Amino acid sequence: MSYEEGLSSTITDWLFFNSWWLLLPFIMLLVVAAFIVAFVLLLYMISPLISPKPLKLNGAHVVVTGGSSGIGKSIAMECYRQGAFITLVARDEVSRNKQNINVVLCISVDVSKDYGQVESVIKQCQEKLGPVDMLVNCAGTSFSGKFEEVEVERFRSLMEVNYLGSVYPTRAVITTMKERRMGRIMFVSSQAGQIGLFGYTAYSPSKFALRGLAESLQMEMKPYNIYVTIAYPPDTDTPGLAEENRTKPLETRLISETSGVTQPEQVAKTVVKDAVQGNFNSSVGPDGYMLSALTCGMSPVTSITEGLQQIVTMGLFRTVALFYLGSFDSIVRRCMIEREQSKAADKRE
Ligand SMILES: NC(=O)C1=CN([C@@H]2O[C@H](COP(=O)(O)OP(=O)(O)OC[C@H]3O[C@@H](n4cnc5c(N)ncnc54)[C@H](OP(=O)(O)O)[C@@H]3O)[C@@H](O)[C@H]2O)C=CC1
Ligand SMILES: CCCCCCCCCCCCCCCC(=O)[C@@H](N)CO
Repeated sequence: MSYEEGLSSTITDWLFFNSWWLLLPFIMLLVVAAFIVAFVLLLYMISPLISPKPLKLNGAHVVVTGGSSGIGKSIAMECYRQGAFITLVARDEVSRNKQNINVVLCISVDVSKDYGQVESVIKQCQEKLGPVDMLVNCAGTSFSGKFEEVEVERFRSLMEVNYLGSVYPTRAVITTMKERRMGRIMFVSSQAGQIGLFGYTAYSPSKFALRGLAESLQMEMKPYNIYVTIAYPPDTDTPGLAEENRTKPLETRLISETSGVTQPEQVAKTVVKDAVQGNFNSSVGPDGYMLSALTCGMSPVTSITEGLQQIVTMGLFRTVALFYLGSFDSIVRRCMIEREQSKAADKRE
């Protein structure tokens, strides 16, 4: 043994017999890291058990309420493109030529008034096209205005159309879906169903209500292999939005500009994909993504990735949100001051 060899083995012996504990923190760190890696791997291994099997749209029967205009129409077209048979539901008679979409069945009914009527039209369409594989609750309407300026009747009518108008069709299809142990239900809420904003005192609650319905229903329906999706679109370029803009207060307009206006085809693509995959949450755009992670609360999780992303990003997004909230408050205050100043100026004249 040379002198150098002898020296290095002496050092190793010394480390091993006397100071091996110096390595203890590193060993512990390694063990913890290994555990974390193993845990995440395990989660990914069991993820197929959590994620539902995708629905095949080809040949499926899809009912779209509010399918004659805007987002509903785009959803119907997207499902049709993927090979589904479509039943369109709206109040006004839907003229096939006007709707450049080859729907198989058009039904004219008010989804929010009489449950008996809704049940009977669903029965009719099931007799013609077979059991409903996917129901899209998109019939709805919006209204914006200052709380004290909104007619009292409006609070009731929005709740009726947006909330009950989603309960009734769902109630009418659910028994058959449970028997068949399959199905998809989509509710179209709104970003205004995740946050309450100036001008939406009548609209937001009707969209928040859908979340309570969706969460409760999902818990009941999961063992029956029925998956619920709740979609939260941003402002979308539709006849409905144009109508809403006629009464929109300046504050609401300025705040909503944060997440811009999306095209209905884009919204349709995203939400249909999520519903097919059985994702509970469906959001559109980067703001939509942040809002959903931030407001996930106790809503069901449909993939491990989604859960991990929520855990990691929540604190960060809350920080971002505080800045948004601050800017919204300052918009509201600025508008109030400007209004008062112009009122005072009018008086002086
Ligand atoms: N556009 C937007 O910015 C956003 C919209 N949303 C939501 O998406 C949904 C669709 O909005 P959008 O496309 O803009 O709306 P549109 O006004 O363009 O279309 C609404 C559709 O719903 C139908 N409808 C309305 N009331 C009833 C009823 N009582 N019974 C049956 N059908 C009804 C309408 O047909 P008919 O009048 O013939 O009954 C029409 O087909 C709404 O729930 C809305 O709240 C969510 C986020 C953003
Ligand atoms: C991390 C936090 C991010 C926060 C982002 C906040 C963005 C707020 C924008 C809200 C827009 C409201 C759209 C309502 C659309 C609607 O339902 C009506 N137009 C229906 O016609």
